[in-house]
This record gives sequence, C-alpha cells and structure tokens, in this order.
Amino acid sequence: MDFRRLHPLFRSFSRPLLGFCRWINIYDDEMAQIARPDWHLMLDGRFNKGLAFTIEERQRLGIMGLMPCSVRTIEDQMEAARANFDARPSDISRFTYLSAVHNRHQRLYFKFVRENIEKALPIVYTPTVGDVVATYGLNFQQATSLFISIHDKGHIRDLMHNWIDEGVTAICVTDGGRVLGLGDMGANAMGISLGKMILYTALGGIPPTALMPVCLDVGTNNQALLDDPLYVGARIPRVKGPEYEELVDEFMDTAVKCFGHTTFIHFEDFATPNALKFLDKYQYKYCCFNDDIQGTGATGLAAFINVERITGLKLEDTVFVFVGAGSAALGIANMLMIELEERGIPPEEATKNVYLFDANGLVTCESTDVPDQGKRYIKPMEPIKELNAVLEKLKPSVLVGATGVGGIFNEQILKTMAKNHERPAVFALSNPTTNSECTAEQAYTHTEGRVLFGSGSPFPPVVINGKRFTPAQANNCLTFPGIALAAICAKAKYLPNSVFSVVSHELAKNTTQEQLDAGTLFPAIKDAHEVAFNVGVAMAQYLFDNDLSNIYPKPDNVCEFIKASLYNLDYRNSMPTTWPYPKEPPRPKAKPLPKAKEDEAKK
Ligand SMILES: O=C([O-])CC(=O)C(=O)O
Ligand SMILES: [Mg+2]
Repeated sequence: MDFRRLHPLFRSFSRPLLGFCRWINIYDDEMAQIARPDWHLMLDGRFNKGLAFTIEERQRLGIMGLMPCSVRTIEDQMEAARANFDARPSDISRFTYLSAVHNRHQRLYFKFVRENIEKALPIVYTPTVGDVVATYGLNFQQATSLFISIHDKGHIRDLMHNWIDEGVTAICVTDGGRVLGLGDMGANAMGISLGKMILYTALGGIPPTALMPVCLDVGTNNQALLDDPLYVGARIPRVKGPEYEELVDEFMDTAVKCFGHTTFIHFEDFATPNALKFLDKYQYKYCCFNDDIQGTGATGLAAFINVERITGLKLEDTVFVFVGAGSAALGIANMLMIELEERGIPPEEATKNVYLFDANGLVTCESTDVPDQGKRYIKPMEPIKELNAVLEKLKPSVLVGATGVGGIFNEQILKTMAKNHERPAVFALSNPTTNSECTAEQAYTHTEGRVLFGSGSPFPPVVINGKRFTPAQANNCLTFPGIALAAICAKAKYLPNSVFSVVSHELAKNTTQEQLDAGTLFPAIKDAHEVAFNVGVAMAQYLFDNDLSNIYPKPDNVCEFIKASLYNLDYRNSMPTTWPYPKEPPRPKAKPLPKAKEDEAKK
C-alpha cells in the first residue's frame, strides 16, 4: 500500500490511533508507517536527500534523530561521493558504490555522473558495464528494472502494471542476444539496458522516473551462464521462431497500451538478424529506435563527415571497408548511403566504393549468409579471404571495425593503411576494450601518428615523439541520449531514417575546428551533456518541421521548450507533496458586521 496517498485527515488521527493500538496490544510495523507516513521517503531513492534534509524537513517528515544532526549541501555530498569513488580499489567496486548511491539517492547519483562524466562514464557504461553484465548474477542486489521472461507470455500487461512509475515515456529493451562484443548474455543483459538509461538522464537530462529498462528473458545459448549456479535468468535454450516473435509483439503492443502510443522504445543489443527484422517491422508503426543500427549509424556518419572536413577528400570519392557485417557496420553503411543520396549520388554509384568484409572474407557474389540489408554491397569480384590483401587491393582510406574480435587490426593492417594514405581513418568500434579491434596506442604508433582514430570504448591520450594525441570515443552515447530527448519531448510519431542524418550533422558540427586540427573526430566526452542537448534540439526541430510530432501547436522556441523538460539535478526547496492537493491557504476571517446591522440581525 502506498501510504503517501492516505488522506491527511486520516494521517492526523494516526498518532493517537497508534497510542491506542499500543495500549490494546495490536501495534505492528505497518501501523508505525501509518503514524509516520513520510518516513519511507528516506528509503526511496527518488526522493531521498540524505543529510541534505534540512532540520525543518526532518521535523516535518518525522525523521528527526534518524540521522546525525549535520546538514549537508549537495556540494558537500558530492565531495563525500568523490572521496568514496576514488577510494574504491577497482572499477567494478566503483560501479557497485555508484549503484548503491543510485538506489538510495538518485539526484546525487546523476549529479555525480554528469559532473564527473570523464571518470564516471567508463564505470557506468563501457568498458566496466561489460564486467557488470558478465557478473550480473554474482553482484545482483536490487532490480530497478523490469524483467519479462518467456514464461510471462500472455501476461505482460500485469508485469507492466507492477512498474513503480506511471509516467513512463521511454523504454530501453534488450533480449541479450548480442551484448557489446560479448555475445549472448541472456538475462544478464539487464546491465546494458540500465547503463543506457543512466545516460538518458546523466547526458540527455531526461527525468529518471520517465524511464523503464527492460530485459526480455527468452533463455540463453551461453553454456557458461546455464552452468553458472548464480545465473538469474531462465535456464532454457534461447527461444526462437514464432514464440519469440509473439513475445516481442506482445511487449510492443502492451507498452503503448500502458504508457501511450508515443512511448519511445529503444532496442539494444539484439542479435543482428533480430535487430534488423524488428526495425523493419516496427519502424513506421511505433516510435522506436535501434541503437546498434541507427545510433551507431548516426555516430559513424558524423565521424565520416569530420574525416571529410579534415582531409578534404569527398565522401563520394572515398573508399570504405567495413570489417564485420553486423548491426553496426550495416547501420553506418546505411547512413552513408542516405548522405550520398542527399548529395545527389545515384544508388549504384553510392555503393561502388563501399565494401564489406565478414568472417568469410570480402563480401562478393560467392558469399553466403549476407543479410538482405548488406546485399547491395556485394561486389562481382574474386573472393579475398585475407584482410590485408583486401586493403592492398582496394586501398580504402576509411577502415571500420565492428567485429567484436579484439586485436584484429594488427600492426600489419595499420601499417598498410598508413602506407596507402597520408591521413587514413581507422575505427575500432567494438566494445568493451578487450574486444576493440586495436588500441589507440597501436593505431597511433603504427601510423606514425597520422591516423584519424575513433574507438567505441575510451582510450587514454597517446604521446608519440613528444606529440600528444587525444583519441575520440566513437560511441553511440554521443547520439542516443539526444535522440531520446527529442523523441520524448516532441512526442514523435515514428522515426524515419532522415531523422538520423540530422543527428549526424549536428554531432559533426559540435566538433570544434581546434579539435579537427588536432585530428580529433568528435567532441570531448566532458561536453557530452551539451552535445546531447544540441542533438536533441536539432532533431526535435526536424520532427516539428516535418509533421513527425504529436504536439500541436508547435512550440515557438524549440530550445526553450526542451530546456523546460530537463531533469533538475539540484534539490528542490521543499519535499514533494505527499498528498496531491496543495495545502489550502488560510481562510480569511469573516468581517464583523457593523454594530447597527448586528442588532438588526438579532431581531
Ligand atoms: O554500448 C556501447 O558501448 C555501444 C553499443 O551499443 C554496443 O557496443 O553494442
Ligand atoms: Mg549496443
């Protein structure tokens, strides 16, 4: 029962009632809560302020004495959090510390992550989130997310009704089919849904109460997880075919029935065939988005636009080799096609310089298992199995790695890129760090510092011959928070691909000339919140201008409109009201009647 909703009249009787119950010996814990209905606010991370509750608030809430008498400002609390974070001996323990803060004290958590984003991002997101996913069962403490298992088929609505916040406007859903470069992670994938939604608030400024991370637990084919006694998911082989697809259909249908047809539904880390299939099926039916295809696609195109700004070589004249033919490679290649089409290049011309290289070698007419979305890049040429031989033959100036295979861009590959071009561009997009195709250090070292480099996971700056290089993090975290912000604020109807072109151009524009001159392809992570806001405004403007929004009339000033919706990281002056009606103002006293009239009235 939610005691916040009790009528205040009832609450005012609660203390004498409690005394009476004690006297007749029927006092219990539940009654204690009735007597102090606001006490639980201290236990609810959405409202708790810890030592920042003022003395007046403590008195009002009946929590005086339940904490030491000091009153801290949020800055004092940030200081304490920083000291605690720095004192932890490992990344995973820093993650565990921050999760505890998240559970008990959300506003402080988000302020900490936002204001310390350079050191917090690698903890709440890639690469540490990879370890979090791998050890999810071992470290499980509390679920702040919704698990829907295959056994819940037909009853998803009941589960959604159990969700604590009613105003959900965005959902991040995974089925754990392919998490980062780690493969099938089953129900452990909840770690990635949560990590993405943390960035919705920390970077996108979207209120956390509007967010629902979801894991569709349909079993796993990961034998190590099935054998792990601490695994928390369904111990069955991954369900495929109609049963699986019906579950996803039911999930989509129920989500919009429970939370409204403009609910933004973000697909994350589904295995490539499923990711492609569901995007195709739902893109124009729901307000949905696939981060691995469209978020990574928009990020990749922004990188290419900046490579073009640096080298002067037009994208239409650039040779691209994509290594890996999964969601990321196909998503980026697709965004490149959209860009070239917008520049008036006919489709046959646009695909001419774009090559795919998968686990079986260069994708040619002899290749099998090429997904439909990759078929247009098939080349009528002799198959080549060796990546270096492909680079020698085709001489690409842009090499994109989205394979999940750590170290595949070895010294020879990087040296070939450097031999063929003055400023080769190399992207090692796979996550976490151990799955990265090469490290930043390897990329700069083997190209004499000439490479334009981007990586999915962060790498520290590299110094070669006294020159310092700052590698850019080419991760979809530079796009999805802004995309979500725009879709939610503008109540998008659906998201056609043209939306993501706008996102790419805005992201590219947010990279300064100074950064480009230093060979850095993206804005710095410390500015990621500002970037998310700018991306959100540009995309929302596009949605409003192209009849893709459900908001009428369109706001006069989109920037101010979005600003007004952002989550405030500072404490409010007073506690949220525990009863939905404001306190009535004191009633004015009745004016005394003039004497004569009073006498009249008596008569
Ligand atoms: O989560 C990340 O860091 C980027 C991403 O979507 C993936 O690698 O699947
Ligand atoms: Mg992903």
